[in-house]
Amino acid sequence: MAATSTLGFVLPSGLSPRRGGFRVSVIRCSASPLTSSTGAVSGLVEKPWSSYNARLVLEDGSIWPAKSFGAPGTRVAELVFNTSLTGYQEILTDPSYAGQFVLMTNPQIGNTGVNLDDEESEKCFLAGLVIRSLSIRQVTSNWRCTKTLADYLTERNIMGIYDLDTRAITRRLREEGSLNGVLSTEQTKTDDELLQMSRSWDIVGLDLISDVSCKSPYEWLDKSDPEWDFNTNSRDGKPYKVSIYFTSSSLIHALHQLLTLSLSFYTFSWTQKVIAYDFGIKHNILRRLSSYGCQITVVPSSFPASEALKMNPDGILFSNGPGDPSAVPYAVETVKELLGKVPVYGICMGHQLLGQALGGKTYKMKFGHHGGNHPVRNNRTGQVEISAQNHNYAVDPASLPGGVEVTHVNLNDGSCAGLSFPAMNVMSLQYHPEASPGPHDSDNAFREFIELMKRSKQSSRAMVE
Ligand SMILES: NC(=O)CC[C@H](N)C(=O)O
Repeated sequence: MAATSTLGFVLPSGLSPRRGGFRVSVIRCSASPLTSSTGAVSGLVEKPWSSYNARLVLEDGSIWPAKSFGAPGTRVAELVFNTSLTGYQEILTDPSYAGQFVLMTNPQIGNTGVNLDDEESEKCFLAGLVIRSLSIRQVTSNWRCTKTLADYLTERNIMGIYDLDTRAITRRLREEGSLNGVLSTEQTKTDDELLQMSRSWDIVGLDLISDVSCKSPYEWLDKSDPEWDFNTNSRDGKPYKVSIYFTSSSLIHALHQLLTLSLSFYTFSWTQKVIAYDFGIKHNILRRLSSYGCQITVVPSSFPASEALKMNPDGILFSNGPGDPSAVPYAVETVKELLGKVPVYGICMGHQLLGQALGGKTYKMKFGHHGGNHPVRNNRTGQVEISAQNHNYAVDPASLPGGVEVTHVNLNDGSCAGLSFPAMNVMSLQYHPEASPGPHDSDNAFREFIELMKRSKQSSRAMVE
C-alpha cells in the first residue's frame, strides 16, 4: 500500500507511514522553531528528529511517529476526525468525546491559545488531541488568550501530538471507518505491544456516561453573554410577555378580553421549569435554554424519573453524551418512564436514547459526523441549516414505530438528524443547536422546545377548565 508522508507526498509502496513520515518531517522541522515535549520554546539547538517522542499506533497496523505537546503516557481510544476550522477549546471540553482521540483536519491548531470563556464543561474528557501543526508560544495570539494550548493540555493531563500527516490518517478513517488506536510517549513499549493494546479494546458497549455526568443535582443560572448572543429573540432571559391591545369600545367585550388575555399572560409570562438530564452536557445548551427564559435544574444520568416528575417540570431535556447509546439501558428506561408525561427534548445522545425509548434502534456509523459544516434539511420547512455535529451513532428511521416523524435529514448521507412524536410532546435533534463550536442556524430549536412546553401547558390548562 502506498503511504503518505507528513508533507502529503505519496511514498512508494512498501514504505510504512512510520519510516516515510519520519524522513520527510526532518526537512520541515529544520525550518521551524524547536520545541520541548511540552511545547515550550527551547533555546537549545536540538536535532529536529530527536523530538519525535510519541507514536500513534492504529489497529490497522499503521504507526505514525509524532511530537508530544501534552501529557506523557500511553492511552487507548477510538480515533475520529473533526472538520471544524475553529473552536478547538470547545471540542476539548465537550464531554461527548470521552473515549476518543480527536484529530483536527484543520492543520493550524493552537493559534489563539485558550481562554476562560470557551469551556463547555469543567474538564477535558477526550483521550487525546491529534493535530498537524501546533502554534507555539511565539505565535499564539488572541486578546482573550490566557494560556497556550500545550500548557493547557499538560496541566489537564491530556495527551496531544503534532507533526504527523493528519490528511493521510483522515483518508484512512474515511475509507476504513473509525479506528481504535494507542497514543504513547513511552519508548519502553514496543510497537507490537501498542498494536495489541489497540486491538484488544472496544468503545462499543462501554458506559461512558456515568464517568462524565454530574454526581448530584444543581441549579443552572448562567445565560449567554449578551455580547455574544447572536439571537436577539432569546430575549436575554426575560420571561415571555404579551402586548395587550383593545379593539372594541364595548366595556363588556373589553372586560371579557382582559380576562382571557390575563389568563394567557399568566401562561406566557411563566418561566419554563426545565430538568436537564446530564449525560455529558455542554454548557452552551444550558446557557441557550437559560437565555430563552428557562429555569434549569441539572440532574445526574442516574436520577430516577419518579423524582424528576415530583419536581413538576414544564419540560425535560436529555443531553448529549459520550459513547454507545445501547450501553446505557438504564438511561433508556428513564426516558421511557418520562415519555408522554411531560414535553421532552433530546440532543445528540439524548436524541438516540429517545429513539430507543420510542422502540427504535441505533447503529454505529462508519466514521460518524464531527464538524461544523454539516448540511441538514428540515423536512417540515424545506430549509437547510448548516449544523455543528459530533456523533458516531445514529437512529435507524426504519426501526421507528408509526407516528414518529423524521423531521431532519443529514444531506451528506441521508441519515436521520431529527425526530418528532407529537402524540407524546417529543422532539429531538441528532446535532448541536447550541453550536459551540459551529454555526448558529439551528438555535431556533430551543424556541421550538419552549413553544412545545407552552402548548402542552395551555392544553392541560384547557382540560382542567
Ligand atoms: N454528542 C453526542 O451526544 C454523541 C452521541 C454518541 N455518543 C455518539 O457518538 O453518537
